[in-house]
Amino acid sequence: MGKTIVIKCGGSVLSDLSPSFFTSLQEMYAQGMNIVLVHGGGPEIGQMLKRLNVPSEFVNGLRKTTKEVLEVAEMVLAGKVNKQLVALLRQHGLPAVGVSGVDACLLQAAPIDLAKLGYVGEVVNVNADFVHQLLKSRYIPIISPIGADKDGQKYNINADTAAGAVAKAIKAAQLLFVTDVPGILRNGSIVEQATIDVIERMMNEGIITGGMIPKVKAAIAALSESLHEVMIVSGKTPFYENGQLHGTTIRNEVGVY
Ligand SMILES: Nc1ncnc2c1ncn2[C@@H]1O[C@H](COP(=O)(O)OP(=O)(O)O)[C@@H](O)[C@H]1O
Ligand SMILES: CC(=O)N[C@@H](CCC(=O)OP(=O)(O)O)C(=O)O
Repeated sequence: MGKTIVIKCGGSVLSDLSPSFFTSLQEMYAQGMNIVLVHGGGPEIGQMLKRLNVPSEFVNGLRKTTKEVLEVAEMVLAGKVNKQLVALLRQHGLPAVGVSGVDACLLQAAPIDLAKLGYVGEVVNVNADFVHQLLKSRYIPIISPIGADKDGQKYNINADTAAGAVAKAIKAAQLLFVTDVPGILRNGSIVEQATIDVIERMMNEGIITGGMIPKVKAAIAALSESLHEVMIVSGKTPFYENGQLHGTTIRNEVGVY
């Protein structure tokens, strides 16, 4: 099997994906790479909650998830956003198949802190075999970050966290966070290479804030023997040209690999 890449597509950029995002995917797929997409949809969930008058709040970058919020999050992520992405990829000749983490127990979840966060989950197991089977048939799985426990209770999982867990479990060679900025920015310039130390310093200094925090945390947690680097790239501009990716590369240590 070819090299496997997990691409997390942020809700911040879903309605704004440039044609180059799809040509990048086409190029990678044509080169024999296995592609797995994990998507977010935070802004769309927020809009739907507002329309339905369901109150919600964020605690440390995570959406506190009551039963009502969970219902809306699943409806938006697994119903609307997932199927929109499947249709878009199919439109570009890419064989996408949409699933949520509930399907085939793809993302087995457990609560992080029921009292503080409600039904926000962390990933305790990934059905890697199921993903490998889809990839073997040359499908592009598109995964919504909703998980379930063994009793069938569902959980809302941060999409960056879900993507990191999937990448680690299926031993992907690359993990890409596609978002609305061209990488980690410091004083308006892209930080091209970042180590764990550098990222921790940037978090302490308040340079990395908000939605960038779960991204870098998921990136660091996903680094492993098989996954040597994680990239943060823009979905608005070309991020893959002549086999090269453009953005911020996060590694354990610069120059080690
Ligand atoms: N140092 C930083 N560099 C770039 N973006 C940052 C930084 N710190 C915070 N951010 C914010 O993180 C956002 C991306 O995270 P988020 O909005 O959650 O996107 P997504 O929906 O793609 O996960 C950027 O739009 C920016 O506002
Ligand atoms: C627990 C939690 O915060 N879940 C997220 C899931 C979607 C997400 O992560 O979307 P982005 O990638 O667009 O931020 C939420 O409810 O917004």
